Amino acid sequence: MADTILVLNAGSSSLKFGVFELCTQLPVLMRGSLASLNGKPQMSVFGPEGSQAQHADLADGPISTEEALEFVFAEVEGKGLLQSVSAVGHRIVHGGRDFTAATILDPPTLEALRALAPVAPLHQPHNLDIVELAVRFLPKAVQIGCFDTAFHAARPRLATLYALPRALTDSGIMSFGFHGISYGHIASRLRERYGSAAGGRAIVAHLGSGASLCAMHEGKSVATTMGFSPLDGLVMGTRSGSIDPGVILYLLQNRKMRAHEISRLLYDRSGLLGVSGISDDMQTLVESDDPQSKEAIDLFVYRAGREIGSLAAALGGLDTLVFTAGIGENSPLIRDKICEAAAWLGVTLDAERNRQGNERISAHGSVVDVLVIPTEEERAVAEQVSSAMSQGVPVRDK
Ligand SMILES: Nc1ncnc2c1ncn2[C@@H]1O[C@H](COP(=O)(O)OP(=O)(O)O)[C@@H](O)[C@H]1O
Ligand SMILES: CC(=O)OP(=O)(O)O
Ligand SMILES: [Mg+2]
Repeated sequence: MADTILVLNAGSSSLKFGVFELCTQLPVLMRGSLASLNGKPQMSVFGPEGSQAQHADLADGPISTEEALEFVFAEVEGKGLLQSVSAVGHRIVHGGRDFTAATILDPPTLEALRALAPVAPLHQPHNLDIVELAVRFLPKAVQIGCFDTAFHAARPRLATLYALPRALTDSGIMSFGFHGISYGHIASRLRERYGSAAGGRAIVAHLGSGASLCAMHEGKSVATTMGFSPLDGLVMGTRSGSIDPGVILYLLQNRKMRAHEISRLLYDRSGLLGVSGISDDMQTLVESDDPQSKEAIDLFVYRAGREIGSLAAALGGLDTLVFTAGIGENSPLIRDKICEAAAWLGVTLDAERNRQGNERISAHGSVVDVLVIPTEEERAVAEQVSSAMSQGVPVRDK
């Protein structure tokens, strides 16, 4: 059997996976996702492109990273593919300043990446636990990390700076940006469609459990809403997004909250969940007629609209707006509301195309092209792994 790449993509609420044949086109042999890992986990598994999905409820309550991964390995084994895996590609959320290309995850690299765990507590610890478990399951396969931060590493310096004393900046307190594997994939899709200009001045809205926007000029990141951590920017499922740092100081000093309590507040209890008081899940809120759910959706849209304005200013105008990830790909309502907030930039939707979720959803004559492009983070990781393997992956030698 031909060699394959197994890709593991742990988000804040999901574990997605794919098995790709290691050859030029990287055909997908199977893929799947475990969703709602912190609630009632369910699994969906697909065979090769175009085949029917199989769905299963996995448990009545949250499951651990190890249990989630055991379900994945059982599925891969069930399709007779486990023996063929020669490389495991991991989506690693934070690569810091040192890791800006696909890298072999040897013990010193893992140790360096562990040091970044406090900056991305919903992701980095799970990402790295998964690497260690994958080494145990597949000791002969090479483990390769691909980093969400890498796509943003070449942004103009001003887009990475906070107005803090220089010594802090020099020590790494700066904006990194995230969701870069997804943005890199969208940039290549835009390049295939529009050639080297890649959609000109584009804003990509990655709206999932974590949500961010990226301003791209000719396919390269110039600004993004997430910063030092994946807490910044838009309203998210359970994360607050941007907040006045004065609030944090006040909670620490006057409400006597401890650092770990504030961390839980901002990462786990805020965002759509905090405002609605009902759920972190956009689909649940869209289906609810509770006024607090409506306010949570309105705030999500309001902040996305404001940030689109800010990124359009960084780009000096806007040619293309792209929606992607769970909410961006599946919710005509949220796309419609965000486009309404961006109407002043020349965004006009075609209601019927938006309802059907066509790739181009802007009206004929809209100044800005509005597109829906599925993110395919697993394929993007497989592409990075395959190209790194053919070039001899860099192993960190520090
Ligand atoms: N049809 C839909 N309408 C509204 N929201 C949806 C729909 N389908 C999925 N979503 C939302 O997408 C989000 C999950 O996005 P996803 O990109 O899969 O998350 P993750 O960041 O965990 O990878 C959830 O808030 C979910 O409710
Ligand atoms: C970086 C991040 O927030 O990722 P996700 O949306 O998968 O949680
Ligand atoms: Mg995700």
